[in-house]
Amino acid sequence: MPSPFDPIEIRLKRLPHGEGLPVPAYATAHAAGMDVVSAEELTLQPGGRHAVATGFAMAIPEGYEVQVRPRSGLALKHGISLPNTPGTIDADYRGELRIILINLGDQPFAIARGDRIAQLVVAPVQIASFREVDGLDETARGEGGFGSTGVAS
Ligand SMILES: O=c1ccn([C@H]2C[C@H](O)[C@@H](COP(=O)(O)OP(=O)(O)OP(=O)(O)O)O2)c(=O)[nH]1
Repeated sequence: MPSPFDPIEIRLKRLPHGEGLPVPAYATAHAAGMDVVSAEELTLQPGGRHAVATGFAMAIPEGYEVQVRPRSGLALKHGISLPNTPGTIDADYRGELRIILINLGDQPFAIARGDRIAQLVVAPVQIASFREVDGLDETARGEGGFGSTGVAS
């Protein structure tokens, strides 16, 4: 089992409109997410969404995925989120990474080229397959769900 302290290498290909932008990187020693910046300038109107260019493509090693997540500061202060969070970047995807942003706030939100708009979390992927069966083993929960244990403690 590889240790999380042995970083894996992800090859990154800079696209012409991404020239000069920083490579995603951890902001602090034990950060889980690497901040990623916008390669374009735009204004998101309230309720608006846009697949924001990052100016690079990458080759994630087999057995891993990259998850795209919102930044809490932008979410809290401006209502900027990702409608598909966590976005899934597949190991075999070679197109440009795009960050789908949505403005859930009530004010237009301006993004400059180079602004940090989201964070990337690298995670191992467990492959599985489904097998159809006639019955399932019994559990204490059974078919209970969706609040079956109550909503208050
Ligand atoms: O926020 C995102 C989500 C996805 N992608 C890219 C990488 C991913 O590998 C690919 C496909 O994503 P997903 O499987 O979520 O999209 P889909 O709507 O199921 O499309 P597809 O049929 O192309 O798989 O799009 C992004 O750049 N940003």
